[in-house]
Amino acid sequence: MATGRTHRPATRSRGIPEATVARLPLYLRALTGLSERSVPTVSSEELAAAAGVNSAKLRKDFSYLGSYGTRGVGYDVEYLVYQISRELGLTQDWPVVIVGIGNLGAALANYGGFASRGFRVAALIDADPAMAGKLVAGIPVQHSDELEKIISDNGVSIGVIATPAGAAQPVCDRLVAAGVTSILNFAPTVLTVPDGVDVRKVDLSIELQILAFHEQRKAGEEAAAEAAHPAAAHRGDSTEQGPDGDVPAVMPA
Ligand SMILES: NC(=O)c1ccc[n+]([C@@H]2O[C@H](COP(=O)([O-])OP(=O)(O)OC[C@H]3O[C@@H](n4cnc5c(N)ncnc54)[C@H](O)[C@@H]3O)[C@@H](O)[C@H]2O)c1
Repeated sequence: MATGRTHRPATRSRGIPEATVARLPLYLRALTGLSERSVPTVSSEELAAAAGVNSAKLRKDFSYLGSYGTRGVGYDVEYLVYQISRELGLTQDWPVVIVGIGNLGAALANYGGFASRGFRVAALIDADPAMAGKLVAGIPVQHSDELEKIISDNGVSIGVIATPAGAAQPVCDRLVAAGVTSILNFAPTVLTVPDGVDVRKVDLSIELQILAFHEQRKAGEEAAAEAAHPAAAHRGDSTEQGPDGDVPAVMPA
């Protein structure tokens, strides 16, 4: 799912552009699928198609990793999985706390995909005293009074906010003061954070609004084609092209 911007300069200290960093998880997801099917090597074209990225862009991205593949053979799938995982910091375990254990927080806690990618849900935190001690995904919910202690005890640097919008900034401030330096925000509000703290925002309603825009445009194009060539439009003879593989249908926020 697409997310909002990370509050970071355009390039990272090791010289990998932020846009490349944003594509690495797409490559990793495609490569993991190949690895699970025991595919040993993959060409840049095949991998680019599987990741939904232009192949020239993929080769450029991989050059930042020092990975150039072998002519006629392609890229070694397992090695590339390792290289990208290492670059993304996924070869180590990241304890994560989720704050706000309502519908969304509980769904996130139950999502098995975090642990398999190196993100261990270390604690669940909620402000509702009635929630304290309840087990969600086998983890006891702890009261938000304990937030600072939980962060410190678990060495947490990544926090997920799934509270109502009004609570998100105060929760964010407490997480940051306690030592959290990366935040994934699901609440529909813009968070203010100090330098050195990364925020990624996930908003499914924004994604749907962008799809609605494309739907509306497609409907407008069909209506225009119909008006210009009524018979051709009915036969499906339109020469209109689909979106180029290089242009994402859903643009990052
Ligand atoms: N990003 C998305 O795509 C997306 C999708 C669905 C929901 N949301 C947002 O996620 C948030 C949660 O949605 P939900 O449906 O789970 O709501 P919910 O009401 O079911 O759950 C919110 C939880 O946050 C807790 N909470 C409130 N204030 C808190 C605080 N200061 N500290 C800790 N916990 C606190 C509440 O006790 C409650 O358990 C909302 O902001 C909603 O708009 C975002």
